[in-house]
Amino acid sequence: MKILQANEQTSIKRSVDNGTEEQRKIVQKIIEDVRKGGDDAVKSYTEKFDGVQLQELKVKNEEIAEAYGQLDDSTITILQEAAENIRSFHEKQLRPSWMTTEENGSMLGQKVTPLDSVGLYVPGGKAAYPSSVLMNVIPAKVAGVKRIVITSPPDKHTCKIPPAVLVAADIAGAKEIYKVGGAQAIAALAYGTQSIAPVDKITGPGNVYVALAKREVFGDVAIDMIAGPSEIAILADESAIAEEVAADLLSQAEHDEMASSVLVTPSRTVAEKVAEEVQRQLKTLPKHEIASQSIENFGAIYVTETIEEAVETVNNLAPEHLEILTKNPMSLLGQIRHAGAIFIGRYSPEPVGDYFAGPNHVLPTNGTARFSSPLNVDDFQKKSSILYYSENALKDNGEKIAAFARLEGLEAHARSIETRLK
Ligand SMILES: NC(=O)c1ccc[n+]([C@@H]2O[C@H](COP(=O)([O-])OP(=O)(O)OC[C@H]3O[C@@H](n4cnc5c(N)ncnc54)[C@H](O)[C@@H]3O)[C@@H](O)[C@H]2O)c1
Ligand SMILES: N[C@H](CO)Cc1c[nH]c[nH+]1
Ligand SMILES: [Zn+2]
Repeated sequence: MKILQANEQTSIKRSVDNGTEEQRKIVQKIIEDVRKGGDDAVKSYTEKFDGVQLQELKVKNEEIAEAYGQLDDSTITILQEAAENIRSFHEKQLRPSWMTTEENGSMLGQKVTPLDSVGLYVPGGKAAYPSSVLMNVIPAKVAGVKRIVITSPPDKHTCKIPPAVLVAADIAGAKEIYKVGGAQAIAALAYGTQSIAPVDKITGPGNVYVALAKREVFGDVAIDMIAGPSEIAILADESAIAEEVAADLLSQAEHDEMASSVLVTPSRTVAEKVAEEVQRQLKTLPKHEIASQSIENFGAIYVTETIEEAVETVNNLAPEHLEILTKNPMSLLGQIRHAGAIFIGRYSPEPVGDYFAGPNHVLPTNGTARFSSPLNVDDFQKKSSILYYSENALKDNGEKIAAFARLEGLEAHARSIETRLK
């Protein structure tokens, strides 16, 4: 792993989210074909990219029942316990509608309404992600969304969605599932096909084709965010244990060749020990080709002069995940301004959040934690403002409103008020 001196330009930005010109063209063509050809186009792209010939896109109830039979009881229990933790965390995010009554009798408020329908993309190319099913479906359920649709690519050997994904969907409460992945899934969710009715919003992470397709359909439907390859930054001082730091860096590196794993530390000794440990542990990982590529291209150890400079470097990075492995990690929390999720102390390694603790693992990447939040219940609801003016309220304020309208040269606006003041 490269050991570098941190500076003000230190960042994780990769060009992945925009893709290449060629990838953009491929995605535009897929979307156009799905809009024109519906199910036939979706099936033909599934054959081309996933190597699976589908008769029907929708997963049958019997396939879900069969999936339960393919998992052992302890796995099902783990999925149920994780689901409970995620539900309980997201229920705390719920915000009620509200209304205030003013002295002049007017009433103002905000009505919270769940979206009618959402489509959740569950990645399935390199690995199946039952955890992402829970992380997408549960906040939508908690928000009150009635129609929750899942799309995920079929496995090329079984021609099915992996059993753990189907069971996680069932535990989380999603029944409408389609064996479709990539840009063709996003197009089907946005514009509909004979089998898949369109949805109002698409959420969920995916590879560059999924990300580009979400960008393309944005505007016709809402999207959550463009979640890119995983990232971890670790802020460590001399108290950190190199073996643990290296293990945590590699935990995200194994996701993707473009995943980014970064250590920021004022201790050169820790930097050198971690660099050695990463090389040692790398060789023992089953997905070591993916991990080595991501460590080589997007991994780095930044050495700073002080812990304060290390904190500032982390804020510049605005990482998806931040682990604080210092003597007194809680004391640094207040100084962290930009990070998708913050993991405090050596007993909270990042996978605690990926799978189990409750907070969402769909997080802003590529520096967007500067202005974006983790996927949450608000992503599945919308708000309407409520305005009720009594006769007295309009009489008291009507002249001011009409004057304001004329300030903008909008005479019809002013008259709409004044016609009620006579
Ligand atoms: N941020 C998060 O919360 C989070 C969570 C889980 C996964 N991820 C990320 O999601 C990504 C998952 O990617 P993946 O590839 O494993 O699964 P994926 O499901 O996103 O992509 C697979 C699909 O890509 C399409 N595809 C593949 N090659 C193509 C090509 N040449 N042209 C057009 N389409 C093509 C196929 O249709 C295939 O079904 C990883 O980058 C991972 O890090 C992020
Ligand atoms: N760390 C990923 C988000 O960057 C989420 C995930 C799913 N499974 C394991 N990890
Ligand atoms: Zn992960």
